[in-house]
Amino acid sequence: MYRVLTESGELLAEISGKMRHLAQRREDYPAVGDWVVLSVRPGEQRAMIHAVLPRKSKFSRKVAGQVTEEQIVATNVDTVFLVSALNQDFNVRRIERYLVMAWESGANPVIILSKADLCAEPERLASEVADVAIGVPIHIISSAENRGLAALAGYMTQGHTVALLGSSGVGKSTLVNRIYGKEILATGDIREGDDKGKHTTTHRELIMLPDGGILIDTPGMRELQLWGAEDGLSTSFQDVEALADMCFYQDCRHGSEPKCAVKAALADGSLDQDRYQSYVKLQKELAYLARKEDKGLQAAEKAKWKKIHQTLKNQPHR
Ligand SMILES: Nc1nc2c(ncn2[C@@H]2O[C@H](COP(=O)(O)OP(=O)(O)OP(=O)(O)O)[C@@H](O)[C@H]2O)c(=O)[nH]1
Ligand SMILES: [Zn+2]
Repeated sequence: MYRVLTESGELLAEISGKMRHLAQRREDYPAVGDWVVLSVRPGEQRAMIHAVLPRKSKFSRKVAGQVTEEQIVATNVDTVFLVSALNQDFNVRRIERYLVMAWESGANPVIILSKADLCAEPERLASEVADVAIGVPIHIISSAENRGLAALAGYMTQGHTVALLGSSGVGKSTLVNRIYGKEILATGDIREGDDKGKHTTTHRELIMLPDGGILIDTPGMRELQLWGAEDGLSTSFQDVEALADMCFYQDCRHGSEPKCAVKAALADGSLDQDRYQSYVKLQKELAYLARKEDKGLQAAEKAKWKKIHQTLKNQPHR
């Protein structure tokens, strides 16, 4: 069942049989943020979903575990708030990973550094982030001390959708409550004292703000695995790719080739070693995923043709 927001209020909806039959992949099903075509059964508060309208943006990741499959986290997002806490979990490499997926999604990334009250030098960490987040706005906030929140209002205007993404416990739900001005989401401290099942029933991911903006709170992730994000990688690491373009050999692997611009930049310190390693690692991860997905597609294609051959074989000869 899907919870849908309609002009006549909130309804529970299910997928039509035809849509289910035609759906092939996870992305054919509705996700948080989608606009859907539905028919309402009057008086019942129930509806049937017939189609998902084309998405203008889509934030995905690979599903957790061994399966090579896409998981859609949110759709039709204008701005993604990539939330990281300024505590001992702070990690620039993780922010880089989130940025790759944010650029790939089609939404504009904004970096939110939360829990500034727990950090002695938030500006220094913010400048570390600025080095890897070229052209991305960065905001230092503290929900506890009401710091930096006013500056976020500009993103949540009428007709705009903001999605919050980040690891579990960075303060996403707390921030939503501050922005909304009321405790509409359960946060970490409440959940701990609560009985487990309770927060799931009251959990809401899409929130209509009084001023007409939309906020999407996503469940905290343990890890963000990449999913088909070659373009996102290029945008995020435009500094590295611009250097690679200047190598003498077009297919330079930045190993033992002469006149390698990447190696030169690493040597003179203009390209940070860790940032380059991070780029190589994410690139490898994407290549591995692409190979695996390709095998999956090949297997599906083989199975399909086997079925067709079998059907033909079983037909009586003329
Ligand atoms: N010190 C401090 N703690 C905060 C701040 N914002 C949130 N917290 C605390 O951090 C904990 C986690 O906050 P949540 O808002 O539940 O975090 P979340 O990102 O929504 O977590 P998930 O729902 O698991 O993804 C709670 O105990 C909050 O009270 C802040 O600005 N400063
Ligand atoms: Zn090179």
